[in-house]
Amino acid sequence: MTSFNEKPPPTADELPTTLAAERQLARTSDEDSSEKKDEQKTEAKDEDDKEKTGSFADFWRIFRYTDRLDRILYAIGIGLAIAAGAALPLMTLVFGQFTTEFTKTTSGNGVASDFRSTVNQLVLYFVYLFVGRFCVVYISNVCVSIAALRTTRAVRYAFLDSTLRQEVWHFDKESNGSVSSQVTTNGNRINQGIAEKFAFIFQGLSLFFSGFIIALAVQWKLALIVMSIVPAIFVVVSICISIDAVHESKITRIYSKAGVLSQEAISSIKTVHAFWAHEKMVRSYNEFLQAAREIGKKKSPNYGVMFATEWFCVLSGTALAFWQGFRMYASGEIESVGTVINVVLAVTISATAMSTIAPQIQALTNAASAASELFSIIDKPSQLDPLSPSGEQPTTCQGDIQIRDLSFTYPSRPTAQVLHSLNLSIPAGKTTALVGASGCGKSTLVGLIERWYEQSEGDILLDGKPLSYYNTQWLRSRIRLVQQEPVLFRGTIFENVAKGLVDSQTTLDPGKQKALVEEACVASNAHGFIQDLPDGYQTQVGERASMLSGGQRQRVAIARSIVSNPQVLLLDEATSALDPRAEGIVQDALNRVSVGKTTLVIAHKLATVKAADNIVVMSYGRIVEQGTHRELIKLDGQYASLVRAQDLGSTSGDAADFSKEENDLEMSRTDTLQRTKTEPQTAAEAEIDHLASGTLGYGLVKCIWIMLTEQKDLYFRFFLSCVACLVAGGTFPAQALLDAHLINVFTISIDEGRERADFFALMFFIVALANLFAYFVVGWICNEVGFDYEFT
Ligand SMILES: Nc1ncnc2c1ncn2[C@@H]1O[C@H](COP(=O)(O)OP(=O)(O)OP(=O)(O)O)[C@@H](O)[C@H]1O
Repeated sequence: MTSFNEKPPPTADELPTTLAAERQLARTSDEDSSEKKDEQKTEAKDEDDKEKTGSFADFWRIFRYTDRLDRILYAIGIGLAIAAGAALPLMTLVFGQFTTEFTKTTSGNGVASDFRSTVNQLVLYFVYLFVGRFCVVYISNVCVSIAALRTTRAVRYAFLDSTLRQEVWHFDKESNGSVSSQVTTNGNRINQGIAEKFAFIFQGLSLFFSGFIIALAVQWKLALIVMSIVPAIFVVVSICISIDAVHESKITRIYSKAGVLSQEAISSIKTVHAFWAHEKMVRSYNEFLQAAREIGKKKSPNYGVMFATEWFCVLSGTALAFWQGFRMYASGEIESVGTVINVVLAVTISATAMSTIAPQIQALTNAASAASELFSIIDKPSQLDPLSPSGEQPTTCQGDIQIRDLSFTYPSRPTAQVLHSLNLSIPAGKTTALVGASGCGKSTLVGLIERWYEQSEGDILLDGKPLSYYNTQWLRSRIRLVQQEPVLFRGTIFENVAKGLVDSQTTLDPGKQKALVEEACVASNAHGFIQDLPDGYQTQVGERASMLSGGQRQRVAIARSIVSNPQVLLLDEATSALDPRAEGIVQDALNRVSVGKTTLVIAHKLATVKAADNIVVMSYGRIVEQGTHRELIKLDGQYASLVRAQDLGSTSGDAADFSKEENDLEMSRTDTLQRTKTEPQTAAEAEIDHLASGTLGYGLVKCIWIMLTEQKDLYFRFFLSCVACLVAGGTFPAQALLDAHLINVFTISIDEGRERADFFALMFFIVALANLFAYFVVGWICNEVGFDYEFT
């Protein structure tokens, strides 16, 4: 006996790819096979190779999405950031003056009353500078943040617009990741790179240059000597930033893939449960985390080298400045200790500005790579732009479809031809049914008529003209599709049905639109249950229309498809996901709405197609038989075998036979259905709210404590890390102590002072070495335990 399952088991290539979870499950099961693993690795590598790193041009291009207001905000924000940067080195002038006055008085060379008034004056300068800087930084951040949000929104909009214009086969590629994750993750990365961090770079640069300018203006010779530390810092920081940018962008990509995986798993949680796939999912997710960790481990030593070198240079530069400064003071080249302090502070502030710029540059490179990913879609020309205005839009459409020598291969699977030289007539106003084994190409044919794909060979003619002759939007509003899994959008029932309105219908007044929507709902058997809902047509359907039953969803979807009165209806397994009762009601609706229209029906259940004007039997992408039910039974070929296999004599499950009474019965149940549906939904929402509320009330300290107690084998490394952190942190008070001693040196006799200056400068150098060592150790331990460098 022949059945629909006569086809040999599908190869891996032929597995259906509809459900994200099934795809994911297939992917995770494949991972069990080492051969497949190797293939995947190669694919992943190819993909990685193709990954864009983002250039300065990409970053710069983000600003092309700014409007006039954004540009004004950026100009204000950056201008103020530059002012804020310059304010800090100005403080070194005040501080230098303060030190001079102080040492003058303590060494008995100044008048106490003069000192007091000078100090008052200098303190006031400090206050002015601090308040001014506070205001300037605040306004700068606000302006830049607002401009960044607006710009990111514009980039996201352009990305979504281009994505929606892409041809359908663009979405067949798994490497695209989910669009929502691209918009969210890459949008956030862009926003981070063009907001406060962007302004901070200008602040840092202004700090860097103004510090040097002030130092050179105050004492150019000493300034140049101290500046000898800058090239070393510059080289090391630049190398470390470049290395870190590469690591960071790899990690972000891995996290984004992990995000897509978790999103798929959560959105298909029932399938995950049903297939007991938790472990595989968690394992796959863990593989991503491990990969991110491996790369992350390289970041800490890199930071260790960067900060260790930077602070070593700064501290040893300070030692050098005091050592040389005292000699210049002794020879009369420098008049006061204030000059030395001024130069030292200005140069060290400038030098350290480089490392504060470093993390911001990383945010910039991240933004550039995120932008390059979004731009690669924005720039991608669509070979079949559904929103393009080109193409003819005739005023009438007969709905006659002729298929000639049609062959097709999916672009994403070029080695497997799906349709082979198909010839078929789908006459206007008649019902044509497509039947055949799963995977024989029925839905593919529907996809080609909808113009989701371009045929490889042959033609599909609508009213004698190839589909490419018509405007795509016009075509899709004349050929409406009803699929197995109806997709409704968040919003009211009215809004969902009204989405099907086309052309002049969209500009009708609300009353007329309402009448059209109601008419369509009456025709699709949906009006009755909608009226019984508490808010009628204004009822919210909820996320993925979860507040409606499968049959109700399908009838609303049918209403949406027919509200524009299309000439052609494509019904792809429109009732197969429903239980027999709902199927009967929906089938009844379909029978009514398809009267007088060209209808192409795909159905596995032959009872639903036996009344069709022409039944076409497909096998392996070819038409093997066609005719009416009676003719095909007489022929006693494949169709007859299928009929026997399904035992059409039995009335059970014969959807078309459901009576009007049963329809009414279902409608009377609607109210109950609605209520029982709503309650679990509310409970689910409460559960989501509870989960969204976060961390079971654990505070930061408790979280850190749990983390530490779970990592007992790392205690020794924690201990070492604490010691190293204490040493690294301790160098700053030690520096303050040494500074005080070195300032004192300027208040005693030259001979005695020289000896002490040498000693304390040496001590400074030793502190610098301790600091260098401590930062290295912290970097190494972070690498070992997998901590973020900043955490320590
Ligand atoms: N987007 C796609 N990319 C690559 N191959 C695809 C794609 N969609 C379907 N296929 C392949 O094309 C072949 C025909 O699929 P199609 O969905 O047209 O079959 P069908 O007859 O409608 O099956 P069913 O009755 O199970 O829905 C199958 O081998 C399938 O794996």
